[in-house]
Formats: sequence, structure tokens, C-alpha cells
Amino acid sequence: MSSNSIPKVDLTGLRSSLPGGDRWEAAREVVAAALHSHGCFEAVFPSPSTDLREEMFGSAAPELFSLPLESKLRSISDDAYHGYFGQIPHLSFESLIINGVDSPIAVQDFTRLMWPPEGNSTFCNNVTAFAEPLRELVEMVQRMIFQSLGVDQKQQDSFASSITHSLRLAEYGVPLNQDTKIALDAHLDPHLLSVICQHKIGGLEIQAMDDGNWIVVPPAPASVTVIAGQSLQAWSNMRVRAPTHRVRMLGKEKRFSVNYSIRPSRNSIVKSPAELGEDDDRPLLYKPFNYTEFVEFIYSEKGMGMSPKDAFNSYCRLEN
Ligand SMILES: O=C(O)CCC(=O)C(=O)O
Ligand SMILES: [Fe+2]
Repeated sequence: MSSNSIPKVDLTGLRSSLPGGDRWEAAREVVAAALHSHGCFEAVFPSPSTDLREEMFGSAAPELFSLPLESKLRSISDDAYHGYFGQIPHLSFESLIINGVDSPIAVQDFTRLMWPPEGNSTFCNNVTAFAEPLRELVEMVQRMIFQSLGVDQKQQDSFASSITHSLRLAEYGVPLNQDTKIALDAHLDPHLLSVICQHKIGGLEIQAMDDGNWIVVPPAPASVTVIAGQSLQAWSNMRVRAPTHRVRMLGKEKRFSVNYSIRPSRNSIVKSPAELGEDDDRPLLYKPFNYTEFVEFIYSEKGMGMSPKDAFNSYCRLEN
């Protein structure tokens, strides 16, 4: 059945440290079903608060992107494509990533790099406060996925110990191509999970798995959007499916978004646990792969010459 909205789940008041009870179990079932049918869902989740969202989108993000390009270019990372990203000829798009955002030191180091030498304590406090509930949300969703797939606690620990948390801030100008209004090309996220926070100016569109229609995801003041990435699709042996998504902006206003995501840490191996692969009646669909090498491949000349789905399949899909 086609629909013009993504599934919606109320996670208000639930906590990853209390993973049980009727409300938790009901929400978990909806989350698991949504991640399979659509690869995404709208999480009703009132944090970050309205005030914090105002602060982030009205002040912190604009202040960061108004820095001179030479300052933003100082943000580089050992991991390909995890530093400053921008200056793409056909797009009016820039993004910066704070890697390891779950550590206050990493946030402080990022602001010292952008605003040397002393940093920017207001920006630091806003980002740390903004990231905290999103980390909680990601951990809750991660826990629900493990529970619903029946993956044992040991696997849960090894999955969690090799994860990098990051917060990406993006700025979108009025799309250069006013015929398509594309502000960010259709893509799949290579990592595990993203939580996207939009504010007032929408643009996020997610492609439905069944009929390929684009579903517009409007910003909502007490919601965020959870999107699965290809590493989670491979790890879960396709119980969770990663959706294609893009940004299209119809108006003439600048847009900012926040993307809190988790990815396998540098050089960690993405591998389905036995419960979801060999021991199951479903054959193993993806061979284990090195996450860092996978990202390098999708941005290589060869990978860029394929559709995002073909690049993923040619990299790690098994012939069965
Ligand atoms: O800005 C958005 O709404 C989506 C951004 C996105 O898809 C990404 O950063 O991978
Ligand atoms: Fe994305």
C-alpha cells in the first residue's frame, strides 16, 4: 500500500536504560516493522527542547557556517569524507562533522579548531546539550533492534564497542538547479543509523521501498527522523533496509539540518551475527566488510560511476 508519509512512533519518556514494559514493547514492534518496510520512521521525541532547537538553528549553525572557508577547511578527518564537505560544483551545500560528539572534549577540540585559540563555549554547550538526547534516542533504537531480532547480549556489546557517534551540521543555500530543486542528491547512508533534525525549513524526502515514490518528510517541532544506513542493512542481513533519500527545497530560504549518526569505527568489520546469518534459514546476504574501505570504495571513481545501490551490492552482496 502506497502512503505519503513515513511510519510514526511515539518514544516520549522511554529510556534505553529501562528496556521493557508494555509501552516499550509496543514501540519496539512498530520500530522494527518500520525499519523493515521503510528503513525509517518519524520519532515523536520532544528533546532537544524547542528553545535548544531555536538556539541551534537560529544561532549556532548560522554562526559556524558564516566562518571564512579557510577556517571550515581546517576540519579534516582520518576517515575519508568525515571532515568539511562542500564546494561541490552543482550544489549549494556545506557540512561539518563533529566526530566523537558523545565526548565533551571532542566538541571543545572542534570549537578550538574553528575559533582558535580559545574555542566557543556557547557553541560547545549548545551542541553538547543538543547531542545528549539524540544519543539516548539512538541507543534506544539500537536496543530495540537487538531485542526484536533476538541478538544476544554479547553481540550487543561487540556492536556497541566499535561505534563512532558524530553530529553533522549542514547548510543548504537555494538550490542551484531551479528545475529539479535538488539540494542534496539521492543517496544511501553508508553507516548504521542517522537521526535527522529539521527545523521550520523542510526538504528531506525518502523513497518508498514498495513503489519508489518520494515521501516528503516535513519538519515537526517535537519530532526527529530516524534513517537506517547500509551497514545496518548488511549487519541485520536485510531485516532492516536502508532507504534512498535526498533533499529538495522548494522555497528561497537557506536551510540548516542536524544529523546525529552512528557508524562503525575506523577499520571495524561489519559482520552479521550468527543469529541473523548462517544459523538462520535465510542465507547470508552480505559478506563481512571493512567499513572504512567500503566508504573509500563508494567515493572512488569506480563507486561513483555506479548507482548507490549498485555500489553497495557490488562491494559486499553475496551471490545467493
Ligand atoms: O539534511 C537532511 O535532511 C538530510 C541529510 C542527509 O541525508 C545526510 O547528511 O546524509
Ligand atoms: Fe543521508
